[in-house]
Amino acid sequence: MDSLTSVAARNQSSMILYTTGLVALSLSYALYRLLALPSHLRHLPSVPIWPIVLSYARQEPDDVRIKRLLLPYANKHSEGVVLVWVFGQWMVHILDPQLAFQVNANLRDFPKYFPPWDLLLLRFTGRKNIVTTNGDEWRKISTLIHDAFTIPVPVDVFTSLAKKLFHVIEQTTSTSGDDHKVNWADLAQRYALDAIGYSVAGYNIDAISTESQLANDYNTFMRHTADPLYLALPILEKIIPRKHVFDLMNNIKDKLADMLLAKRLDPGQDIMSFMLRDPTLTKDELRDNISTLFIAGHDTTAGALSMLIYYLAVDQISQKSAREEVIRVLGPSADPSLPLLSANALPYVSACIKEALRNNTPVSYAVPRISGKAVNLGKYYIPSGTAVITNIYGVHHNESVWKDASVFRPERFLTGEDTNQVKHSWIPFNGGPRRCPAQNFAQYELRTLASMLLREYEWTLPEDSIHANGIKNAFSPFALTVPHDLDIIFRKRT
Ligand code: HEM
Repeated sequence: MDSLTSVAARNQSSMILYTTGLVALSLSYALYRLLALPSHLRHLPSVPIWPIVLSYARQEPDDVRIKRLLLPYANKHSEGVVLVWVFGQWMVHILDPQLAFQVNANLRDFPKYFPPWDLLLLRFTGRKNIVTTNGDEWRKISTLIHDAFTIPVPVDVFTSLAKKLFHVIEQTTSTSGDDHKVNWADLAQRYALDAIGYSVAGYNIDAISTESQLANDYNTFMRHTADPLYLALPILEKIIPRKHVFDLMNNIKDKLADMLLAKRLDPGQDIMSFMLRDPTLTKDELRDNISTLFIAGHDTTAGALSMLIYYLAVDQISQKSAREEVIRVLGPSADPSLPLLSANALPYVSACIKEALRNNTPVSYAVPRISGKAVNLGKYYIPSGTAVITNIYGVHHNESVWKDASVFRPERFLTGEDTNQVKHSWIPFNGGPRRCPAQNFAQYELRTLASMLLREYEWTLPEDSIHANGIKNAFSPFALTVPHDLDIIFRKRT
């Protein structure tokens, strides 16, 4: 009997050992599959994987990872293309402007490539929107949205929002004398959201002056879209659905649907009214594109506004030159008009904006493309089915194109010192047919607010700022390079 028990015990422990071994083997294989460089990509220069994995694990922002790991590797091996492990997948990153142009211009061989549709952000924007579609479906929407952005830029809206913003600055308790220390990153977010509300939907979100419910819901929802667990395992949205987050998302979508209905009854001079004129656009296309315009235009513009004001706070000489130009062109107090806010009318302010958009470009990477067939990219053979990314931050910091790439120097855009020799090297809005349709609109928005601020205030960075030794961007899983906790001290000009 005893010997029978001991045989059973022995069998049981070998079974446990066997199962454990099998699980360990399967896990190792899964890990190997996740991390191993696929054989068909081994000919491409690949950035060592472990520092990249650690960088993601430590939630390093894109700019730090690109400067610390990608650019030094690419420079050392003189490569304009490097293979990088990104969230479980190897992707070709392009750092050379000409090669980036080749990909961006060629929609047939490089259509857009998308991550799992379970991702919360993609559930919000739906599948019928300009960013995620390809082919004829994209062409129809893109033509319409590009046309919509030909309506005159609403400079009067930007101006009145700027005045609301001044009011908020002045309401902020003075730190000393006439100084007002403001959470500029937050205020820039609010400004950008109100500007989108008016220009896309003719709707007053009122995020600048109030604790708007819609703005709060939207910001809370956006935070949930970046939950690392659900980003790593999007399937969890199905297994453990986050009901409160879905309710939030549906509230926002209902609000957007209400805006659409209101615009149908009473059209205005906004993008939504423009799109509603097209009878071929389906309900889904309308809804998905309106949510997409909010997402695409909000954090990007807010990031650009944050950076512009930051660089001018740090570089007082540029701030002074920009102010002198604004006062000379716009006069001391009259509301600015569209012609006076053009890039030609304000060359120095425009150069500051271009330089801010280059140095801390709000979108660090373009949306990935996928090679539809095997192609040659410069000297590199790219097999069919390879994910390819234009690394916008990398192109903007490529020292073979930009001298002293990390230095903020607006003059480089005025003297043509190092930009007119390499075409397509300034790409904050990316290039080719899928470039940002709002690039003109966004730059007018930046010029309007910057000009109004320059006339009204002088500003500095607080001595104890976390950005005192260089900008600190927040980690973003959605390729955004946007600073956090950016306080600015504004002092009203006399
Ligand atoms: C400074 C502000 C902005 C920056 C830096 C910016 C940057 C970009 C970039 C880099 C792309 C290309 C992405 C890619 O190729 O994968 C893009 C596309 C796009 N942007 Fe912007 N953007 C800004 C403002 C806006 C605004 C205000 C809107 C709308 C209100 C907008 C709407 C779009 C749309 C709809 C696309 C998709 C185009 C397509 O796929 O065909 N953007 N943007």
